[in-house]
Amino acid sequence: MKIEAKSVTKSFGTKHAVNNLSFDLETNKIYGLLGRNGAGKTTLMQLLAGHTLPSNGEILVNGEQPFNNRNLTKDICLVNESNNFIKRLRIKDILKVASLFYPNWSWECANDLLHTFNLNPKLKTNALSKGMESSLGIIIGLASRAKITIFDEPYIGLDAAARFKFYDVLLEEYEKHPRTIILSTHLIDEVSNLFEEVILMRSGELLFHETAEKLVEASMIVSGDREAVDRFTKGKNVLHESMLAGRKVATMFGEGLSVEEAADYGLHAERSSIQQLMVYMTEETRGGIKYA
Ligand SMILES: Nc1ncnc2c1ncn2[C@@H]1O[C@H](COP(=O)(O)OP(=O)(O)OP(=O)(O)O)[C@@H](O)[C@H]1O
Repeated sequence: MKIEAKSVTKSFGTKHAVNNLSFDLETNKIYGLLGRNGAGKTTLMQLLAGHTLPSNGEILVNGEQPFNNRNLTKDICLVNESNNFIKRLRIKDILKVASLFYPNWSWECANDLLHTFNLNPKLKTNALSKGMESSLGIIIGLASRAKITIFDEPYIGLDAAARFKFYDVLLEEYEKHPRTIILSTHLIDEVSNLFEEVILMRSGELLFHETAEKLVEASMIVSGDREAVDRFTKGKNVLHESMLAGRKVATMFGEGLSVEEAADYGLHAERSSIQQLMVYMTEETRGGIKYA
């Protein structure tokens, strides 16, 4: 199911939570949706899932608007950070309701994951810890086998072991049953190897949409003698500079940054992580710089 965002704006009063966003998402890829707190990620995911209408512009899924469109929403599953499950229902009842909503629902997947996350289906939702609620949300998202599955920071309260279980089962499910997965997370280093493409937002705007590979290849961290670093970085797009143990460290982003060329200046050079890039690119002091 192809997703198109065409000049989409979502405003709350005078606040543009999402501001004039345009992009296309292809079918069956894993997208990382990144940005700092308040960047507009949740608002965008709610728009994509058809939970709200844009104030301007349009979201199209397979050429149709998802809002109030059951024909599409049966194939779009959004798992929120705060799941707000109906209280006093048992886990098995919540899963039953979800299974009725999503036509591709897999009970085999749901039951396997109950076991993986050690959840007793007889437990009532008001007895669940935050981590157990997150596990239940993850089970619904994966067992829905919805063609578009969106996870909005789905790991709140999950310990590291459970989060890594989630990443493993997500990848396993994706390989067995390819679908479009959009994952919003602040724990970028933990999951960035899953992303095929990255969408980075800042203050409601799209900073860039790029393959994870290209993004990393366009980055470079050089370190060494201060003067050599300054000579090498002159005229290049420097995102961040610091001094560490008497050596200068500079992070850059742009076309044609060559490790070999940096070595000719006597510098140590390596690619940056997506998390580091996200942090530097979304710094408020970077004004209106666009990387797209
Ligand atoms: N219902 C609402 N009413 C008013 N303002 C809202 C509403 N929903 C979101 N906003 C504002 O829109 C902006 C974007 O919020 P959003 O929740 O989409 O960001 P986010 O990137 O998901 O943030 P976080 O990473 O902290 O979850 C924020 O400034 C937020 O205060």
